[in-house]
Amino acid sequence: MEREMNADASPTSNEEFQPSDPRSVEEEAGDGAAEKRKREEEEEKGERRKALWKTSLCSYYRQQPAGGRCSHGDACRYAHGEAELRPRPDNTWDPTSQRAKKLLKSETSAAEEEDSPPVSVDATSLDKCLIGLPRKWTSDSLKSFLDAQDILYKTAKKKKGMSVGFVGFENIEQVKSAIEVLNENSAGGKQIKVADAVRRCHEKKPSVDISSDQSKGQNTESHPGSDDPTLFSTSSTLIEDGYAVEKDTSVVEGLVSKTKHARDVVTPLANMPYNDQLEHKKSSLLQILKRLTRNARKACPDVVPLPEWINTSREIGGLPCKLEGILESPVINGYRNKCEFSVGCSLQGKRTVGFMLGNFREGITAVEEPVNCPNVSRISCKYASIFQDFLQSSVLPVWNRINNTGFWRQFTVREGRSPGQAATENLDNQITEVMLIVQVCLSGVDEELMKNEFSRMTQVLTQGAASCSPPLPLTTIVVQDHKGISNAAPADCPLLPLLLSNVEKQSCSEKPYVSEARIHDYISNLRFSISPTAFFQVNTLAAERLYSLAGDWADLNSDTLLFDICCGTGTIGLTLAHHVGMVVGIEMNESAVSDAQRNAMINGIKNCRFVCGKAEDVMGTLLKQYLDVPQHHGIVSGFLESNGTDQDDNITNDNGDGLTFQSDTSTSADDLLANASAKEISVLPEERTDGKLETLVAPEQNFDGNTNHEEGCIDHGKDNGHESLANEGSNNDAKGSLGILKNCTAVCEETTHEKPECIEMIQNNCISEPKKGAAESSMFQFKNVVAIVDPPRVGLHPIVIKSLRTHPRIRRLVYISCNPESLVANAIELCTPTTDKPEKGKGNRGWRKMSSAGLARNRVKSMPNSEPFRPVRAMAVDLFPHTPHCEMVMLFER
Ligand SMILES: C[S@@+](CC[C@H](N)C(=O)[O-])C[C@H]1O[C@@H](n2cnc3c(N)ncnc32)[C@H](O)[C@@H]1O
Repeated sequence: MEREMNADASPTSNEEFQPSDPRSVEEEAGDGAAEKRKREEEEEKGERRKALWKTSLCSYYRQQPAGGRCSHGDACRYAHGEAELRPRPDNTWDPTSQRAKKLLKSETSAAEEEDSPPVSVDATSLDKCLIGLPRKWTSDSLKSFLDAQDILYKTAKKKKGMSVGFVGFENIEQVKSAIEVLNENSAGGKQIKVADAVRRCHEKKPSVDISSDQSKGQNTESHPGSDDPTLFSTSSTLIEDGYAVEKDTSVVEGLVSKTKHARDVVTPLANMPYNDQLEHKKSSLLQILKRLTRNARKACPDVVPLPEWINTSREIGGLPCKLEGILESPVINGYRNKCEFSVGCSLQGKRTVGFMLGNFREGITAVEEPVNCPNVSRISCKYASIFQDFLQSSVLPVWNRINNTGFWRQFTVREGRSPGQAATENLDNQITEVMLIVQVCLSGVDEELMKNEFSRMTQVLTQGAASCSPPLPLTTIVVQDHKGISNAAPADCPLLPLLLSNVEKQSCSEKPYVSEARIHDYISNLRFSISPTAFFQVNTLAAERLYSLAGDWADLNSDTLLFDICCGTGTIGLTLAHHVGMVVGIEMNESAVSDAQRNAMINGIKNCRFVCGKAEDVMGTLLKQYLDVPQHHGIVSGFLESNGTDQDDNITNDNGDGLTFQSDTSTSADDLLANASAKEISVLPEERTDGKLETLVAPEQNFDGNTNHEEGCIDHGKDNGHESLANEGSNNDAKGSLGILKNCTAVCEETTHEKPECIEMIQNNCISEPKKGAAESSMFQFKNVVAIVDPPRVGLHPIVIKSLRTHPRIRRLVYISCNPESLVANAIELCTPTTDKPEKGKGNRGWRKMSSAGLARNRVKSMPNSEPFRPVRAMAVDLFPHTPHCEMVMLFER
């Protein structure tokens, strides 16, 4: 009973919570006044508590609005009904109360009335736009709807996924009666709003067949026919789904908000002082974190006592653990090392490289230049402008998001820094490498035409970079061919590096020319090689803080086996490698895994192993391989250590059918790998379009055919038709190998600390079972097993959560998250107690309507009985100043 009553307690107030600030704690240490200050704070807290008395509805009342009182009775600080409810100190009401809801409703409709000018009914405005249509509707559904309402019209267009449709009428009478009918009708339960639409002024321009030579020399932006929805824009101001739609009479693609600029869309907090931004982020994180406590409490089976952390959460305002503040970014402006610019048309119809002014779902496709977006670096801005100039004269069309046609889609600028002092000022001066990725859709484009355009583009970009003062660095230009609807291309999209000519190289950079599609950056004094599609945190200096915090909390020592889950280019594992016995990194992006292996090598790190595969496919087997073995005394040394390879060693191929490259004293391993990489990249895009896995094998891996493969694994010996070099060298004569594998990645398991003898293969995303005997007897049991996970926005797959939760040897887990919602969902599954009678998984019927937390609660029911983790501490790290996002680190232990 007590538990039910506690559920959801204090859902809306966080004023009681005082996040501890590590700096102030330190300053106070040893201060005799600390006690006094504590007393004063307590009193202050008491005052604040009084001010909040009865300003929130009691959750018990909310669940049983017909009446009743919670067990606290009159002593309850929450209001038992609307009558008892008091306004808050800032004169607002509990947002869940009827009063607040009524107020909100009347304010919204007043705003709507004020903002919605009357729709014109005259012969010059026969084109209207209907707002608030079900997104799943197509043009046919819209037509059927209009027909069913007996509305006469000339054209009706609607794109699936958008809530806006465009209707053209023949005369004023048709418009009048349509408005009348529509004002009284709703579609899918929603009121439809009618607004004026304006035809694009350049609609008459003929589109050009881009697949033929006829188009040469013309500006060929593909303008759709007169009945295409992109020919319309709104000219009324309306509010739909809380989104303001602008009054605009110029040429517009879709709808744009009244005041929105790229700056407002991309950096919505830019007008706040930085300290306020941090406070803003902290308070929204506090609210989200409380969901963990509420949901774990709800999901805790009745037969199991509530964990201590839930019981004590009331003392910290309902939080699962303390949020120990937010670390600020060392750099606040121009911090992004990667900017993905959309290519499209501006409000005025000009080809533009920048940011979209809103969401495509809302019908907004207009692009604005990235000026005034404080997170974008000067170099990226310059490149965007050079590319935009080039597009003005390109004979190939820019991408049209409404009908998914066109050629030029996206322009990405990635920057790399030189080593040295990580100064937070004059960031530009530290940028010494730039990779430009031009995303296009090659479908149906004449090859000759395309080649010419690429060659012209390369020239414009290199000359533009060289003519800047100071000249902009330019390392590589890569073309990415992507046909999908959204610009988010899968990692295996074909890539085509464009080579820069010698003249251009010299004119734009004094640095020696590097013909490889990669750039470099430095974290914690380690050099990281980054390939085009590999993830790398966009704010390098803040990322350094993030990783070091995660490392501190992971409490590592030489007896630790560290799993770096979703390891990307190996940043976390490699920066922490010197603190641990061994790192096992897991990552699904092949290029990133190759980068990670290369990064281990160029930094001389020998105790890391990187596995390519989806964590959900490989985690269980890896845990088995590394942890489910009898205790054994010995040391599993890192694979590089075992064969003595390091960055100064010579590397040569030994099989004759692969690459041949041999170092001399002036060539570093990195240079050699750079050559290897050039070869690897040069097989693209043809060899990668088959969707098969193709990975650079760690140089120490021995693919001589004498490996202990499990059945079903492909033998990647010398005669497999692919490049393969073995690296079996001694300390002074190490041999390197670039093996391009098809369909599988190899993980080298050493059976002794002297020589690799056992190779476990992963094929089709599954690792073979470990060999009994050899692997077992050789495996060293690390005393501490820690996982650091750093998943993408969706969080960890439930299978990974289950593997981590049910493996008793993982005692500590550090979760790095860029999305607190998915962190909370994963944490519910990690931390909620289970029973010895888990329900059978019933699937997730109705999951579309469930929140991520609701889904997690559902999944906990079928979690095998296992010791739950408990949230111990949390801290935010601001990697994204001026935006609402930030990273969060949370420590779980058991
Ligand atoms: C947020 S990034 C973190 C990368 C790395 N830890 C870092 O800080 O640079 C997430 C990484 O997870 C990888 N990833 C996404 N889904 C995955 C999965 N199911 N299994 C393994 N890796 C995955 C992505 O390719 C990406 O490199």
